[in-house]
Amino acid sequence: MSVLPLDAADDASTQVAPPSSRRRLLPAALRRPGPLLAVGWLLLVVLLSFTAPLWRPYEVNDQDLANRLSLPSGAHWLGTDPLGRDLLSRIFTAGAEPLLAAAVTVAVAFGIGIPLALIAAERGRRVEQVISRCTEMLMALPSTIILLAVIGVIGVRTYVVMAVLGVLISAAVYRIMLGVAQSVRQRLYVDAARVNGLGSLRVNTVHVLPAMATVIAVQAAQLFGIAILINAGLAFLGFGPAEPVPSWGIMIQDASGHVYDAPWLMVPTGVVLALTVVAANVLADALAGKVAHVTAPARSRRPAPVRVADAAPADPAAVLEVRHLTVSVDDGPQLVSDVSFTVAPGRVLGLVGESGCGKTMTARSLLGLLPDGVSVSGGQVLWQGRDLAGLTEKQANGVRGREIAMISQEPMVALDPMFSIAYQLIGPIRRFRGVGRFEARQIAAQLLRQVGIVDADRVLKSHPHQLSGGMAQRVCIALALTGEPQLLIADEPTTALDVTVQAEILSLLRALVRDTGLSVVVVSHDLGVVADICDDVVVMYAGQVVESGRTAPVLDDAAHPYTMALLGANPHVPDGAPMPTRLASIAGTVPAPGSWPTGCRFAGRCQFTQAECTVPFPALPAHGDGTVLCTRVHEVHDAGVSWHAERAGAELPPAAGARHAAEPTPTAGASR
Ligand SMILES: Nc1ncnc2c1ncn2[C@@H]1O[C@H](COP(=O)(O)OP(=O)(O)OP(=O)(O)O)[C@@H](O)[C@H]1O
Repeated sequence: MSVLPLDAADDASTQVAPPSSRRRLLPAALRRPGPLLAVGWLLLVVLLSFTAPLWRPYEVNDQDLANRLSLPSGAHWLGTDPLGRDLLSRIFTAGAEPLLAAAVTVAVAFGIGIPLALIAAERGRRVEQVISRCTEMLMALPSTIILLAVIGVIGVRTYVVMAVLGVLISAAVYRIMLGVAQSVRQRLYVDAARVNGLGSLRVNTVHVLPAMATVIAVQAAQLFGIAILINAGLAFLGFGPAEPVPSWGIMIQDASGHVYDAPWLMVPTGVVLALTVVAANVLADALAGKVAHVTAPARSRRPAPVRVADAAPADPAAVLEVRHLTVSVDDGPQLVSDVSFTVAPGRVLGLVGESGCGKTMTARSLLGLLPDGVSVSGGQVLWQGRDLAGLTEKQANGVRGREIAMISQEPMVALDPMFSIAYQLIGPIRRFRGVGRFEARQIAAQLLRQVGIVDADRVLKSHPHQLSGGMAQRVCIALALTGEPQLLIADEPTTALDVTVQAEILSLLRALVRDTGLSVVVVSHDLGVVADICDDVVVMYAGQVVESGRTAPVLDDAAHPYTMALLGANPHVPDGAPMPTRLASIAGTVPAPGSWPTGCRFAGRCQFTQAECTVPFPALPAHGDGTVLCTRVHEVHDAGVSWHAERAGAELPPAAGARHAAEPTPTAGASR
């Protein structure tokens, strides 16, 4: 296996980031002391309440009748109540119950709400709808009446009542947590963990829950404050401990009867209660400031519907054969229509097209990683005699990572920021290869060296934020290799990287294909990448394959006007050709799914459109074993026309028509 050395720039950028956030911690805390004070107060109340029997100056029922309703004094620091009992002793003796009761409510609400949210986020729309409808029914119940009814049946059993309150609130917790869990689950590192064969429980506990921790903490802190108020409110109404047992609710009720003759009586208990609730909210606000905003649409992990496999044998020369694949929004439009292609062993196939053409949907269908509400509605993905489109989630797990692996365009997001590179590599290696920790670490280092990382030991100890984009992508490729897959799906593997690093990653992929016989499907909108690395190319437009074949003939002699237009808009300029002052563009946009025209979907933007283009027509053979989907292909080709881009105002050199502008770049030329 070849080792590709890193260039100096890439290596230099892998230096450990300065811990500037740590340096800023103290001044920030001093600038905004609210959260610190809140934590301090909560800790103080908890400490004083739970240790009250050890330090209180008086027993809670000791009466000093000579000092009834007294103001604060040396003998009674917070004064006394109507029976001359010491307020300080009673307030903090009473504190343990509301604190514990609120904790019970929080534990029950989150203990139910979080698992339900994780299940709903994982199992897809149908399960989510069932759980959501049930929780909506729970939310529709009148909580106060239910609590009073429960008290009527079981009596004043504070902790049970607060647990019932937790059950009622769990519906609201579920709603909040569902959105967060769905957002977290669509992060690339969760996909990567699934592709690496991690079971559902481990994905949730190792990757999803830690990412939800801040939101959970915010909501828990808020609910804690609310539950304390509800507990005090119930006691105020007489549904709490009975006299002479102290409770915050009864003490406030007592004080409310002396608002005019002894207004101070309200102050100590009211202030302690109010400060405790406010502190919980301040803490929640401070935590909320740290919540990462996750706004991408959620995706489910629902398996694609099972279809009966075609009896006809798959192409014997192909490692993967996609036949008439159709992907649709459930009860909605098609996103990908009738896509067919094959991937041969040791070859690289490029899926290319403008944004929104269906490349990613096609690539994700191969691994059953379609978004929530989107599924394979027709066709087959034949892999070693099995139709991958018909596998259950469990069966797909057996293929992902082991047989087919994936790398994505955002290497930084594809790695879990919480764990070291060693942790993220060793887990899949042990799972896939059945080796011990020590051997797994050695394999991890070897894989890192295989992807061109020279100082593997240091990188193993690093966390993702300590790596440059290029290094992170190399780590992602190493991660993809942990299961020794035969097919690698690379979704825009170089888009997020700068140009020099792009070239290195492409070289690495080429070397891997050459040295291991790996097959690769590359998703890209960049014809330079396709020319550089792909043996075969599939050009997609509006969910269809419009042209396919070996890369060299397709790029050198494009048959479909869309491919010509893509080539004309390609920013790469061939050696010796003058640099155009403006780049050509293809007028118009890709029609949205559901509004595709009948006949040629490119007709609305094509310079060669005629009436015959508006009726459906079949794909024609082209480029040897490839295809082209254009009814006028022969006329356009025989007339020797090429795409021109006047409408975009491009000033291309006369000889640099569509084909020439797309000739392989110097890098591309070297590779082919
Ligand atoms: N979750 C979804 N629900 C419904 N439609 C979707 C969803 N995700 C993508 N689409 C639509 O499916 C079509 C194909 O999207 P896809 O992501 O496969 O395109 P693409 O060619 O890979 O583009 P890009 O390079 O921007 O990712 C687009 O019209 C897109 O708007």
